[in-house]
Amino acid sequence: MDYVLFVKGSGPHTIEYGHAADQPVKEVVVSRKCAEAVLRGAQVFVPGVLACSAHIEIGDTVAVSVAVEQPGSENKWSVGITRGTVLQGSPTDPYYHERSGLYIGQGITKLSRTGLFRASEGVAVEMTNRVFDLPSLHSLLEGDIFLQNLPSIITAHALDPQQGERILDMCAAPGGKTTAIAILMRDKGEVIATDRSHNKVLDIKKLVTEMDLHCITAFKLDALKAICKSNESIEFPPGHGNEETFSQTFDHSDICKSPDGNVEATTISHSDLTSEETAENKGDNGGKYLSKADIRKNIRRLRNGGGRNHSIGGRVEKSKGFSPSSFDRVLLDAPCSALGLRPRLFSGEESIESLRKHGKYQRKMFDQAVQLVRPGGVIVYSTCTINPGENEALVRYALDTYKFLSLAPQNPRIGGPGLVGRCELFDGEVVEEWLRPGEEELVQRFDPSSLLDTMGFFIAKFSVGQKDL
Ligand SMILES: C[S@@+](CC[C@H](N)C(=O)[O-])C[C@H]1O[C@@H](n2cnc3c(N)ncnc32)[C@H](O)[C@@H]1O
Repeated sequence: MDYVLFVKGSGPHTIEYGHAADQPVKEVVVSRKCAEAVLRGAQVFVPGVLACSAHIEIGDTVAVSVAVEQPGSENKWSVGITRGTVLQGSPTDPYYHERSGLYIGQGITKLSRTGLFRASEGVAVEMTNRVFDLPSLHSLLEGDIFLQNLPSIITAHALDPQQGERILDMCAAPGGKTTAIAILMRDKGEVIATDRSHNKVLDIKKLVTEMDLHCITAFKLDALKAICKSNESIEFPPGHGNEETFSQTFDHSDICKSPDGNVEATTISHSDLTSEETAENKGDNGGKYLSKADIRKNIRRLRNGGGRNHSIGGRVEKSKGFSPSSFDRVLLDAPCSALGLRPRLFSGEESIESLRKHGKYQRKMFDQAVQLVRPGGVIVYSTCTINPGENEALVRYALDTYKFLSLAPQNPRIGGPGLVGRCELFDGEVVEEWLRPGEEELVQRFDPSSLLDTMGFFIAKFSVGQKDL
């Protein structure tokens, strides 16, 4: 099996914006969430409609646009329209609202303007044309194909995993890059996929099963505590990975085990119980013995409700971390401000302070990656943000802190150069340093406004020298 690769607008987060050619005059503006669904093949449903032109009748051909956040008062961003706003009256009309959404397609209205804002559900606009028709593949061919953004595929290739190697994917869920890595290794070797979230580890496991890959093991692990502190070893169950073929590469003795056994359903312990929860667990159960697992299950139900947690179910192995220098290659696809995801680009949810916090968090994770990779190994660092504080500034930190690291060329290289220079405030204070001349061509910065037309993304690849330098 191989990937079906959608270069444009692929993945659950991205949509392609269209241009204003041949748009009908009457317009319906929808929320971002609604627009994403529409571009995946859905109709416009009533709750997704934010605004529309005056005098819309049933059967009108309308342009459908997505509301775009604009800078508003007090440095806040907002879509600037409230549900029910009238668009495109005459410019002298006090309610005249300049078209400010991005065109995503057109369709036929199924309700009049009054109906659109009075009804609570139903189809508002039946789409006849979308600027980008992404085939609706959800629930179709499940397990046979997996959509990936182009930069994500490039990241897996940049890591250049080799058959028989031992790879760590530190922030792996839902497993897109993990599985791409395993496929590049022809499922031979060992890929360890970790994520902090129990449910997300289940997502990885589900994907791995669907893709019938055998060299991947998924663990719940906080990437900030990824170094093993004890010498306890774990026995792997038979059939795990490809030990038979590649046992000469590494044994598994460097994986630490939870003190109470190797299977953890959640991180919640008895001491986490509120008095209410404790009462429920001690309560009338018809004399039935409640095992620790039952208690945990109850707590989960109380905390999360009968949602996703329950529909998926399953056991997640919790790792205590790994020995230093125990991986050939480490991928750190770091949690980030996600300012490269369209249409989130300018969602206004981030502040200067929160962007700085992301940078600090990523540096701490990178410190762990440096310890885990062996001398002569490779680290790939990637984010889906365009914020240089989380990209070029991380590279600067890495190269200045760890003299044994050097930037390595990436193949393929289709992204643009990184940013050289520094971020300086008006008073001359240097906030962060970016790349130095000569380094920019060694990283890949995907600019969502460039002709390549991908999501915003950043990839840096480091070669690891002798650590005692
Ligand atoms: C950018 S996403 C990873 C996407 C994934 N690599 C893929 O290609 O499918 C970042 C992930 O980091 C995880 N994460 C955040 N903080 C973490 C931590 N301290 N330790 C481990 N994982 C963490 C999140 O749960 C999230 O799944």
